[in-house]
Amino acid sequence: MAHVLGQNQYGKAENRIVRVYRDSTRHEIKDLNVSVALSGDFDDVHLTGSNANCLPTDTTKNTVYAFAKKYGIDSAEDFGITLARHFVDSTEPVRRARIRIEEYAWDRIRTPDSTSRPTGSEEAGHSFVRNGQEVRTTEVRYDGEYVQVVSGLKDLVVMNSTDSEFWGYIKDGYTTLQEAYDRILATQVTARWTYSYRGAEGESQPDWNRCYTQVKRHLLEAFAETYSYSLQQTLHAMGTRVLDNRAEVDEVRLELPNKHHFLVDLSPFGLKNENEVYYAADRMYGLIEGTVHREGVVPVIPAV
Ligand SMILES: O=c1[nH]c(=O)c2[nH]c(=O)[nH]c2[nH]1
Repeated sequence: MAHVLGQNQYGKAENRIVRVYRDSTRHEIKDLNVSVALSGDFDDVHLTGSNANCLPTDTTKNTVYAFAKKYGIDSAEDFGITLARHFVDSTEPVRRARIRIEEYAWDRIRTPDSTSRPTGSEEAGHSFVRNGQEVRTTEVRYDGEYVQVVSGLKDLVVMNSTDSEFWGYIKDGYTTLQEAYDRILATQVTARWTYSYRGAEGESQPDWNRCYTQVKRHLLEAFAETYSYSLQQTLHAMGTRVLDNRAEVDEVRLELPNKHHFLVDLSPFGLKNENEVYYAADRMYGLIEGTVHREGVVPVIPAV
């Protein structure tokens, strides 16, 4: 029986890169993890052993570092687009590029020591503390014609200590869950969203950094302001809030693990637990996933 070479792609994964801007005593830094995947005319590489069409993964790694110096990193999205276009437009057998980037945020350390900070500032010019709140993500795809950008965030942990209920669900012979009229709702948000931007000639790019900050803000505000009867309902409210406020976004995909908090039985100690003492379970967890998109838009973010 004949076998067929199916979808394939290759490139250097997880290029860790820190770019320092030293133009003044107030340094700026970008901290990225960049993964390159190329696909195209690579049948011979797999089938015949000829590497004539193979751009080495080592070269893709070098390109990432060289471009960080040459073009700088204004945003992960912008950097990803520049790289994707380069690989496809300048190397014949490469037909498509996918650039995945994770970005780690750093805050400035505030210090009373005036020697380490620019005049008139309370923040250190060159000292940073890693901001552990969330990881920013982006995935850029380019096929020689169109650019597609899916940006996002992960590991954003949030909690409402009230304004959450869960009751009225199906009860069968296996149901033991007690209905809850005042519970903790906590989750670790993974969000991805698409931009209508396609990279056409003359099309202006969204302000990637501002859009990121605003999407994060709307996700958080919707989580905080929604009186929730299920995490599913909260998911819908979060996605809707983003679409209502960011015209450049077409689709929002959310993965929300329900970080269960169970009331501890304090009655053996003669104490009444009035929704005050919980056991925070880290697993198992309910996993609530869903996409909210504009009417007429075909969603492209895969459920993984
Ligand atoms: O918000 C929730 N959605 C569910 O589908 C569910 N299922 C469950 O056991 N607890 C919860 N909570």
